[in-house]
Amino acid sequence: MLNLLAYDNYLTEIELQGYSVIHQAIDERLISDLMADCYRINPHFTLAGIGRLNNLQVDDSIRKDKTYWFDGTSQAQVAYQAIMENIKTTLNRTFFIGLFDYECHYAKYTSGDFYKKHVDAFKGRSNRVITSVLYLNTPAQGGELVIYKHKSKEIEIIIKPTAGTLVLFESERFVHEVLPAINKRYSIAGWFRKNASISGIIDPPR
Ligand SMILES: O=C(O)CCC(=O)C(=O)O
Ligand SMILES: [Fe+2]
Repeated sequence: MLNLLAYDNYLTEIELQGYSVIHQAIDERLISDLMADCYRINPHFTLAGIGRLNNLQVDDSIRKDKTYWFDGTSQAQVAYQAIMENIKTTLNRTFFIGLFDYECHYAKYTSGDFYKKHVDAFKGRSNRVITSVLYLNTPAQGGELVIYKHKSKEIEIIIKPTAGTLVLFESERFVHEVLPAINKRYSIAGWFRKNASISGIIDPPR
């Protein structure tokens, strides 16, 4: 299912630069099934929250996208999660990072929606280790993912959302943002996680 050529490269890239952009990572058929799943659950997308310790807040000055957490109610979700489980096993075997879990949600950005600069995990405060983003469609314009260099305001890379492209990056290391969408933009954002609780601090709330 995962593009074999890319499969060899992505571990080296994560090792060397902390992220990897894998084009055509996922079978086109599965991408269209996941897209169809988004249309199916379309009315149930809700405004995403910003995690602040135990307090879930919806702050639409930071992010405007709508999300839907996977609930395993479609074949497509189950198939995607199986692929991510395989990647999790490979990451564990390669980096000995003890990932034990993967969670993800669909995200929908409509015209004008954005997600301002943020990190997905704060050092020692979270168990999100690796972030994954899979794009389900190819908007003609807008909605680029901008990843900044570690501890710098300089841009590391700008990624144009493209159906089938999978981005993996270290959750604590990279500040990133989603530029305002122009066309509708569908994706799956997910996190490979370590154990569920670190010194009594639970996961950032969904
Ligand atoms: O959709 C993207 O390109 C990134 C989304 C993101 O940063 C997030 O959901 O935390
Ligand atoms: Fe993020």
